[in-house]
Amino acid sequence: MSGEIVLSVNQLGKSFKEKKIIENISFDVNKGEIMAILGPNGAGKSTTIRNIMGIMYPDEGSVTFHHYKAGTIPRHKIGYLPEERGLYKSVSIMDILLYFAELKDYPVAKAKQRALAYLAKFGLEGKEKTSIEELSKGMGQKVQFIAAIIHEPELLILDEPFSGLDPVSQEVFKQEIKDLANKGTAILLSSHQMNLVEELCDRLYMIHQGSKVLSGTLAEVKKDYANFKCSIHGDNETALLEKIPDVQRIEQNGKQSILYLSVEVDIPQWLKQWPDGIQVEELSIDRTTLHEIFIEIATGKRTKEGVRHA
Ligand SMILES: Nc1ncnc2c1ncn2[C@@H]1O[C@H](COP(=O)(O)OP(=O)(O)OP(=O)(O)O)[C@@H](O)[C@H]1O
Repeated sequence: MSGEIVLSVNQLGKSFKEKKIIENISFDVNKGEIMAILGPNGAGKSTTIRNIMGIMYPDEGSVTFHHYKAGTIPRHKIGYLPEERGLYKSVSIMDILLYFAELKDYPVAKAKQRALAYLAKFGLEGKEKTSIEELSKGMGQKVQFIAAIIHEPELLILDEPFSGLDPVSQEVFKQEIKDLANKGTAILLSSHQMNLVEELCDRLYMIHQGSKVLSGTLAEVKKDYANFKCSIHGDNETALLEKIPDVQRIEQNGKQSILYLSVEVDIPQWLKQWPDGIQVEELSIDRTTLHEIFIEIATGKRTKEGVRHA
């Protein structure tokens, strides 16, 4: 099912008042795949998406949907959840969903069936006649999500789909996004909540100040960057901890020590190689998260080759 390129973004660049906001942004989104654009507030995620959607015109680069180039892209094959939320306030949920379906030339009877099924799935059963203004923010976001997928798009673009949602609703959205990808939808989503997306995406493209800092499949990124992190609680001299093999960097704060390890460490073997005399009251070994990797890249502590000594 996956492997076929649906969306291709090539060397996109955009400036506002001569300030480069995004530069050299290039990635593909395949059928049945969840691709995440990650980065902190102001990194350029929404600008990238708006250039893809044709809401803004890029100064440089191009966007292709299958073999269609900008200006000829069949928009009804794309679903879009913009960052700016908002639906007509005094209209009923069903009317708004059918309106979106009609905009995309999708058959009304089929749209009605899909709308009812999705409302039930998102805990809004029986609310089809409720007007938008009566809904909570999260409920409104669910309706807007349904509006983005009502016409069964081939490509779904979600700008910060999880913002403003409670953890239960986030899980509902995550599951639905996974289900859509499993059925073959190509999905591009943006988020600054890296830990949330870490469990969801197949590939990621991390941007910082408008440029790529990291990209690849989640497995590739984890292999290249996600070193182990060993936290030890105990009274230990730095000099003794430095004798432990494969430690690239040590952070110490009182009795708490964090050892950053090389990528290819075999943990059971590594534990056997510890020198005598290390005090351990508590110990935990975890992989570093995407969020931690980002912080280390952004602050210059880490390169692809490994962690720089602090
Ligand atoms: N129309 C505009 N005119 C001038 N600057 C803009 C415009 N739109 C965005 N910017 C600037 O471009 C940068 C990137 O903004 P963008 O909204 O793409 O970031 P983002 O990664 O989506 O951030 P967030 O997570 O906060 O939504 C920001 O510094 C923003 O101030």
